[in-house]
Amino acid sequence: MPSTAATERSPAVRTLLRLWPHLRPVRARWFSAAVVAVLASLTSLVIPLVLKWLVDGPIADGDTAGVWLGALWVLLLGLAEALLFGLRRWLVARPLSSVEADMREALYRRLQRLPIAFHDRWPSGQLLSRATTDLMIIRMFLAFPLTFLLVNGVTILAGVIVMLSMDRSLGLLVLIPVIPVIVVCTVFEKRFAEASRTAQDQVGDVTTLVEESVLGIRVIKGFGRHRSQARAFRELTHRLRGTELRKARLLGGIMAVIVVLPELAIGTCLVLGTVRVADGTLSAGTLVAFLSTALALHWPVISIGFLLAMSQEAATATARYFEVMDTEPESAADDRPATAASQALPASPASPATSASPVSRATAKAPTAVKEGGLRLEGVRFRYPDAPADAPPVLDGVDLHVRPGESLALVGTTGSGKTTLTALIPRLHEITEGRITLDGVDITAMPREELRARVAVAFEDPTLFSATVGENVLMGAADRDERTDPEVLGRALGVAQAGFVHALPQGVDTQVGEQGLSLSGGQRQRLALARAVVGSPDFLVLDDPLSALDVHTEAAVEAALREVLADTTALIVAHRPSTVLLADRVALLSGGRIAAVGDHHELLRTNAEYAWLMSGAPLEPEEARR
Ligand SMILES: Nc1ncnc2c1ncn2[C@@H]1O[C@H](COP(=O)(O)OP(=O)(O)OP(=O)(O)O)[C@@H](O)[C@H]1O
Repeated sequence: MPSTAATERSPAVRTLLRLWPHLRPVRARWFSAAVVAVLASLTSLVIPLVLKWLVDGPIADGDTAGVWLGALWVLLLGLAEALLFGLRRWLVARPLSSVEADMREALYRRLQRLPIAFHDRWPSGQLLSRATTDLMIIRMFLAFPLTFLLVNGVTILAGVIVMLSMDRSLGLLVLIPVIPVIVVCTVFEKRFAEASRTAQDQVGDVTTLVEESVLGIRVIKGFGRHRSQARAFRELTHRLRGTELRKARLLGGIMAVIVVLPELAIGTCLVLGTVRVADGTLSAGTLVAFLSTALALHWPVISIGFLLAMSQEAATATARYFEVMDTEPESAADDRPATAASQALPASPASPATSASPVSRATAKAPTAVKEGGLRLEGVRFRYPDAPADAPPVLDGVDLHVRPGESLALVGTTGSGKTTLTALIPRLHEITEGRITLDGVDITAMPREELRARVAVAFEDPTLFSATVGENVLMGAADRDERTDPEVLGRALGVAQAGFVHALPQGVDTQVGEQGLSLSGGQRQRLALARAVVGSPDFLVLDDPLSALDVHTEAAVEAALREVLADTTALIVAHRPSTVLLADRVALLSGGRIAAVGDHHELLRTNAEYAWLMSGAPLEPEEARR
């Protein structure tokens, strides 16, 4: 995750203004609700005026009917205030929950479109906390502080005018705490912003740890690490608790100032007012009304503390939300224009005839301007964006041609960059230099959607989703009709030798993945393979797809795959000779380049590193390369 300390802090108001486009669709309702809330709040200010009339009029005159009338007015005004506040809540509840839902949906859509490099950098818990806690904080801000900072502001202003009009000197006295309160609020805003950012980032860290512990529960239990995990969790939660306590202390400090200073001013007014009533320079009704107005302003004033705190938290949540939303998605600006050469090349259909050539005398260097189709990598260099500056690129000038309909195995030592190379073809990462073409067309010149419909991938780690077996496999189908076709599903399961699914409790309708039945590593791999082949893709990229299978199942899968691969151009990462034999040719990746390409048996004879890799002979790769 990018350092939060480095994140520039912009003023809370400017940050919160970024919510406006999301609030715009519900602005009519929100403004109506705000007006209703202002009316409700002003209604409460009328009650002291009725009290003044009551005390100076019917009570002073002993008019019982008048007292009853006054009491009735107070009751009706109280009722009106309650009803108006109820109406406000009704007006905003539904629209604001839709604002939250829309923002969450937009965040999810953005996460789907962000490049893998982004997801490599950001811990999932930080993203999860933005999609949950932060959005909830934003909704609460739109519902309460945003409305009530306005409502309370208007109410305080109206109340002060009423009090000044009742008695100027008492009114000015009650205003004295305003200046120290403003100073304290300014200091508070700055300090609380820092604490709030720290707390929300720490919530993200806690979420990440919980998520990792749940996903890695087998490793934790297997290595007996539950105590150290619990310790790590306790440390994180203690740190979060410390930050929350700091927030509470800051809030406590501002509340003390906001509560005590106005109370002192009101107390002083009470003493001075009583003396003046005794002197006869102030009517009892005016004093009662003045003090009732001051008390009616009590809540609007003291609520400013936590409304500011909530607003600050919302500003932090908004900044965190837009850190993700402001990241450039992969499909927009980064589609590089195709080079003139690649645009000039005609897209030639995959030709099974050419692919059938069993042994290829390929060289490590492919010519750069060949018009045949298939998959071609030319001078491909790649360095991970977050790799240390002095680290050599993972791929450093890869030239490789997989002919149309051919299957080519890619071998290399662990960490040589095989998985990295496979990820470049569907553009999960962007190459640093060089180019990759499919049937002569630069992959950066075609829309990603089209590219990914043409290239199917089965990764080393066969992730399954919380869905049925059928849904997991059919998500690989490019065609909408195919996604519901049981025949297509049956064929793919057949190729991947995944007949075991029929023995599951509900067959292909059995729920698997996180929320469903747990499958073995080999079963998962076969479903991932079925997902890759289900759409009969033009290009198939398989990252060691059979590593978890026993030799008999592997042989059966290979036999079925041979039929599929006859029409498909395939790049297959392989570690075992049995997987290599599935391919027409094999390429050796070494030192960031393709060191040799050829037939398995031929390379066994002619390339010492390849022989070492395949046989496990006691020869070090460095030595072999020499
Ligand atoms: N997201 C990443 N950020 C930075 N470096 C990475 C990242 N992923 C992989 N690497 C580095 O790139 C190099 C190549 O990794 P890669 O996974 O492509 O190797 P591999 O040949 O597939 O290995 P294996 O056979 O073990 O699967 C390794 O040194 C690895 O540490």
